Amino acid sequence: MKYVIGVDLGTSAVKVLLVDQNGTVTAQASEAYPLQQPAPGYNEQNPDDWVQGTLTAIQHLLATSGVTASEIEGLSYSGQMHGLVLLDAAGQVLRPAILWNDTRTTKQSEEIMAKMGPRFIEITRNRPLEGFTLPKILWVKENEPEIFAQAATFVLPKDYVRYRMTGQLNMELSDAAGTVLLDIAKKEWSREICAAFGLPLSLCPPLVEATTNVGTITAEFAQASGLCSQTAVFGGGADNACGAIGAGILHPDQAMCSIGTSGVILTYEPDTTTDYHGQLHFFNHAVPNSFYSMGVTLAAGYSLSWFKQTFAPDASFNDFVGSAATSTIGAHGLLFAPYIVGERTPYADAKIRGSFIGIDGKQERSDFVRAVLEGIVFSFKDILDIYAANGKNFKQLVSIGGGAKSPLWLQIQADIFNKDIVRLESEQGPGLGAAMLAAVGLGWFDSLSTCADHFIAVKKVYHPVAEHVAKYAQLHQIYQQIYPQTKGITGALLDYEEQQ
Ligand SMILES: Nc1ncnc2c1ncn2[C@@H]1O[C@H](COP(=O)(O)OP(=O)(O)O)[C@@H](O)[C@H]1O
Ligand SMILES: O=C(CO)[C@@H](O)[C@H](O)COP(=O)(O)O
Repeated sequence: MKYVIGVDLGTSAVKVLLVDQNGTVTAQASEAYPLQQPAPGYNEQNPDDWVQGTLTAIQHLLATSGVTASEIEGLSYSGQMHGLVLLDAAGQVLRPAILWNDTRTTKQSEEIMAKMGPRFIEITRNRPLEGFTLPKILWVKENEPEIFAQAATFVLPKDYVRYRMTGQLNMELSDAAGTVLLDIAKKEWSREICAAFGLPLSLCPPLVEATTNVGTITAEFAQASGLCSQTAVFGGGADNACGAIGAGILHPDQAMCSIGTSGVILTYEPDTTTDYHGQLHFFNHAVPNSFYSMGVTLAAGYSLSWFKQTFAPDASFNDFVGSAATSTIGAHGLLFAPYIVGERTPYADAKIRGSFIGIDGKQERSDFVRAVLEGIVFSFKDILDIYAANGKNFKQLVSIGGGAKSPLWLQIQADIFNKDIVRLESEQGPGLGAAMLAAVGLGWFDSLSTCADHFIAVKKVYHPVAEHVAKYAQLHQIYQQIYPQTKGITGALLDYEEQQ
């Protein structure tokens, strides 16, 4: 049998999947790594932790699967997006990576908009939000000039891991779109944006497509991991592009709901004609010559993980999430807004913070868990409403990511969205998508669509329950009042905290 490996470099952990030619996930392993939050709004990781985590997970995968390394023909990646990894001329990392959920860059984001305005959106098809890479580069240039002076190039998280595994330094296109330095229609670095912000074009690495064979595993990494140095390595994709591929989102009428650390509602865009005017993100897909749009809830799975870590660190995840079933729709009068690290969609606001509204002496911890699960999905509903306003009413959504492990959460999605929710055999859409890129890159299939027909299997469909739908519609209207009514209060608290 022949195999491929999909490496999904997430924010909470790296997950590696061993997939055979029939699309069966034969083995999987994962390795967690820490997130550093040195100041409010700051989120950093050590790029070497990603490499060591990937190495350990692959060692474990090989040890437990019984598959010999020479049977593994190809490997590719899915990567958390936007994270800035600055490298010097010798390829050494200059500072911790500044991640997608780091919001220190409000000033730089505003400066980009003030300088380029609508022209910036025309080129990149996105507003310059804090999470994207360009504002992070400008932050380092302004605040750490001695580090910036040493920077020869920059890459994104999975591109850095690929560099360490192959010795080849590139940036893959679907991820490059998330830097907002790319002219997404022309698929090339924007000279105009680089010039506007005094960045040399040489800072931007060579671009490769998702299914491009960039090389093979170095002798050093092969020896350390147990992989074979002949295994072909392919470009890979942004985690949401890979998640879409792994969920089979390959046509405009299909949509995905992903609950990882972040949360995403996404659809396939065949071309650049639909203009969301920067309200949604719009990036190159890892499917050649196509695009996708999406809205992002910054703290989706992260809100739940934070809540569990803070109030029930010893409970098992399944028991903790399952306890919400003992609560009610609306959690006995409790609502949660998941803005705990700021928000992106529909409110591009780095300063908003989360809330529990309606705390009552009768409520129990299970009500709070329920409110967290529901609040995250209400935030997704806000994104679906933007799609609906643009004429896109999907019949169903495919749900992926760690959150898709919970049947209760999947039913809540069906009831709040009033749509069918599809659960796949594997919730690891991004890892499967990465494996599919390697399978297509190797020529096992002539297209990602053909590969999807072989690799993706539905486990169960969750249908909305009319009585629940009506209650959630009423609650969503109340939820929508939280942002405008708490913005001033949470902003003042953040200012207070920053003065301490
Ligand atoms: N058993 C579970 N039920 C529901 N949600 C879960 C469960 N286990 C983990 N999660 C959620 O999944 C999230 C991690 O999902 P994952 O797709 O692995 O994220 P990432 O790719 O960002 O590392 C966690 O933040 C957590 O909230
Ligand atoms: O910033 C974005 C998308 O724009 C995030 O979706 C990151 O790509 C992180 O993904 P996860 O770790 O949540 O999968």
